[in-house]
Amino acid sequence: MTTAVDTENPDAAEQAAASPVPAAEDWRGVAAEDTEEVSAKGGVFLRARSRRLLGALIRPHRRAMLFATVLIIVVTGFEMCAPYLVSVGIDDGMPAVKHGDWTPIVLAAAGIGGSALLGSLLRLKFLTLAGRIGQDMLLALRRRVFQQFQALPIAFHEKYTSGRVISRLTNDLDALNDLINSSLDGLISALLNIVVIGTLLAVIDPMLSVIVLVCLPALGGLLVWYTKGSRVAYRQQRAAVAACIVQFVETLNGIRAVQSFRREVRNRDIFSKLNQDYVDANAKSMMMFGWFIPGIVAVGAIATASVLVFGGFQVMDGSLQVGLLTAYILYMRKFFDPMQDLAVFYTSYQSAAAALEKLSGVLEERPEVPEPTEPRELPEPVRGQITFEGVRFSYPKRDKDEAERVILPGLELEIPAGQTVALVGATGAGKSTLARLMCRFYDPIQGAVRLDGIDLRELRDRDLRKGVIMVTQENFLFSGSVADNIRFGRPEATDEQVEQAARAIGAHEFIARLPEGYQTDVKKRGGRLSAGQRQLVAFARAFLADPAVLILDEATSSLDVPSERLVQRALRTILADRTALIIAHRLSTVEIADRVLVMESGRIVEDGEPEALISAEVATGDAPSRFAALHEAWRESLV
Ligand SMILES: Nc1ncnc2c1ncn2[C@@H]1O[C@H](COP(=O)(O)OP(=O)(O)OP(=O)(O)O)[C@@H](O)[C@H]1O
Repeated sequence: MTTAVDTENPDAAEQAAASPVPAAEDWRGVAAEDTEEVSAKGGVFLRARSRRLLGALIRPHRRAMLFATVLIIVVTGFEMCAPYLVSVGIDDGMPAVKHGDWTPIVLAAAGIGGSALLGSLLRLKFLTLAGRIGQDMLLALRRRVFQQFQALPIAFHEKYTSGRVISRLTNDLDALNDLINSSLDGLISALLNIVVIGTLLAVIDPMLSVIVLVCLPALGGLLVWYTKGSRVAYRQQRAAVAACIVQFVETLNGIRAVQSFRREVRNRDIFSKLNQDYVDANAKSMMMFGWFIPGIVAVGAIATASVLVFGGFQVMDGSLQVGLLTAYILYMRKFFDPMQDLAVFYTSYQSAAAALEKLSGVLEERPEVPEPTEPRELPEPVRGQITFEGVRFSYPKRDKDEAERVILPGLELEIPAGQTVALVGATGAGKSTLARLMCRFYDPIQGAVRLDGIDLRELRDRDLRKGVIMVTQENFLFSGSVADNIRFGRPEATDEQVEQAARAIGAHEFIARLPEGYQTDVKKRGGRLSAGQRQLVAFARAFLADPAVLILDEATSSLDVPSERLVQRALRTILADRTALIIAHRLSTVEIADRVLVMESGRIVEDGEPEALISAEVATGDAPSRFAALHEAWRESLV
């Protein structure tokens, strides 16, 4: 964890400077999200990263933004006319009326009305234009973030929880939306008002402006107090809301486990506590806002009262006209009011800056399994020969201090094209890890995994995904029809091809019995189907995709015995022309394998044909082979 540079403590600052500073490259990604505080140098990179993203979003709208800025300047100009015209009406118009001349007062009134009307029309134009630019930018950003999340590899999603993904796509995008929609025009008008009106006040009456000047330190003090305090309160708010979202999403993702183990009350208590933290953090920031706004109003009121008294004396001694004093007081209001807008903007800006930092982190996250810069073509047709060449592998560490745990110390394995291999071994032996490396969900830290002799790191992702497909025990189905779920990997497949695939693996009968056959909606996560039926659909999907290499990870574990037999039969057809790796605890699956590999602590300890291994005795004595022992245990469990 990096720590903030302590400017009040030179030793700490020196230590921080001496400690290894993360290279610019380290800040390209989501790592900083796990860092409670960020070093000065890290902060620079984060801001640069946010700026890059903002620049990329703004670029297509530069002209429109320039036009919008000109519009808001003109609008502010029109809105500033009114107090001056009031002074003209009072000082010039009223005396003229006494002499029967209505022209000056009518002109002043018309000017006030006309400038208000024009100002309003132009503001309407500005708001629609700014709204459109903002929404276009958000649309582009939302699209980029979604695409990036989809493209980031499994390794990223294993550590980046779905709660955080949802938070990026909702909370953070909303924060930017708020800034763009409500606060940006407030900021431009406020800054313009403060600068232009400050100058106007000094020009109208330099003496009275001394009073305004005296108030400025009080205003500045209030602003500093509020921005500092609200920054802390805001950070607490963000942390609290993130914890709420994570708890919410995890509870709902695991709703079955929650209800089965009667965790509702405990989870409700945890959620209530997190929710209370959020409410407290919110209350703190509301309290600060509650003091800040009346503070600004009070300073403004004191300044106005003082100007009224001193200005009154000037009016009486004839050095200031009543109309100008009125205009001065009206301008003063316009000078103090924007301070509140600035505070509102600052609050929105903090949310938006934090959001932008996180979103830019996601967008700059480099996949741990990057696309090759010079990809090699996979010769067609893909044969499906798999080679593990001295593969050493450990999972990426979740934090820097975690010790490295080697899962595969140095795997050598050759699976010839077309072979069906069963992988067995105790839980935690590394079977799924081997399968994940074959799909290139991860890269080895040493050695290489090859498909038809080509290192997977040199293959384009789409070529690899076409050649190697994994069916896991999750069998994820998406809401939509059975047919669409089967054609998931080959969207162009016809209805006939979908049905053929279903028939081949023996799923046609149950699908035909569904109320709307292949068009039946399987509902969320395939909830309308049984676990076994979901597996059959997943098999049909894999069969239709027709990969050269098929990996089945525990894929038949949730089938009952008759369904399993059905699938076993289908499997023989499916696996006939392709390379297959089957990870199975149920050794019935092994019967269809040409070869069995037994894994233990990341090593292959036995390798041979199933029958040969069952009947083999270890060379040194009369103990059965590990596979024979596993097979025996499995047979006994069946009895
Ligand atoms: N994403 C991960 N991050 C870190 N370690 C992991 C990860 N997945 C698995 N491991 C570790 O790697 C080792 C091998 O796990 P793997 O899932 O490959 O075993 P397996 O043989 O498939 O077990 P099972 O039969 O229970 O599925 C285990 O010790 C596990 O704790």
